Amino acid sequence: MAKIELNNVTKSYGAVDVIKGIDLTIEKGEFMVFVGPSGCGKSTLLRLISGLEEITTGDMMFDGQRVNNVVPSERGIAMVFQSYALYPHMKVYDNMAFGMKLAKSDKGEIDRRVRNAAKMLQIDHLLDRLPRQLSGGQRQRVAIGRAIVRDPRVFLFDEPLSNLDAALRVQTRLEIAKLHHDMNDVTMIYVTHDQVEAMTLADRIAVLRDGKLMQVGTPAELYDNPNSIFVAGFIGSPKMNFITGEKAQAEGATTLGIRAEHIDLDEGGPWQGEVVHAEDLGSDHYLFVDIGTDEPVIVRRSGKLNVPLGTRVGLRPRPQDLHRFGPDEKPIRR
Ligand SMILES: Nc1ncnc2c1ncn2[C@@H]1O[C@H](COP(=O)(O)OP(=O)(O)OP(=O)(O)O)[C@@H](O)[C@H]1O
Repeated sequence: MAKIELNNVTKSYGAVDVIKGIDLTIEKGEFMVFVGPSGCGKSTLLRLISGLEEITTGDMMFDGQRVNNVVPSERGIAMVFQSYALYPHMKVYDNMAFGMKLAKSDKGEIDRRVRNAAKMLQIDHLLDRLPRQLSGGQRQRVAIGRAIVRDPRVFLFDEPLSNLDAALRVQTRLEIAKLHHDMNDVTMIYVTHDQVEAMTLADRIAVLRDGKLMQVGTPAELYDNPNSIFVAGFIGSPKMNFITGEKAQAEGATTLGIRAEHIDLDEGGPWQGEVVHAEDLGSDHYLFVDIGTDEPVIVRRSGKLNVPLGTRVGLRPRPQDLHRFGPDEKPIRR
């Protein structure tokens, strides 16, 4: 476990500034998730924490010690990547033991840790197989197991589930959550562009945009109280509806935001429009209603909704769930 502090950290590649001054504290035992659009610097930030990349200016502290110039192998971190990077000619056991063997650890201790990790991840029956004899999900579990064996202070995950199919992603996500719980709450930092992973795994989420930190908070804080139009639109699926123009203008606001589940169908509602598209997700139903704004408003209902395309409907946004944003894209607090 380690507390990690970034003090005004920047990273430039030549003239290109990729990380533009980040202040962030990740508490001991915390599960922190970095999210943001492609190219915003999530992976770079993770690599700076790992030591695989050197920071350009600022300070990186692990448990109060400055680690700017400490090499990755001495930071007590373990990384798990999207590509599993297993040694193809080594059996699962040896893949998992490799780091400790290199460090010339005691054989009995290696064996104990490998078997322990394998048991934790339910891959103990696969220890004699080669990577090519495993499924994608099993390979990723071996990669995670290899990280556990090293007994790191900090786990770093870079989109570890993106090569897995939907069902395996869900299962492996649960395993990672369980792992965080079982490992006496070791500090974990996790990069993803997947909403659901971020919302379900994180103690706190850090939203990045163009090398800057936009907001840090619990999933519920970001969902309920986004501090900008950007965060409001980035967290949550389907995306928050944004309405500009005449309909939005009240109390100094220029944009109204309302989530799809916070709009009721109501004949007498203030927004009138036509259903132009519908999506049936089984458990949920989305109606896309053209109310004369730039994009159709999405309304979400659980269960089935039989509203044919072309139907005229009235919509009533729930007043307590409306987000009002000013011209600076920041919320107007009431
Ligand atoms: N070695 C490098 N030299 C120059 N630019 C780089 C280098 N590595 C990354 N970048 C740039 O830094 C920016 C951030 O890259 P990074 O991989 O951290 O983004 P990301 O948020 O992880 O994106 P994605 O979700 O697409 O993986 C990008 O614009 C990228 O082109």
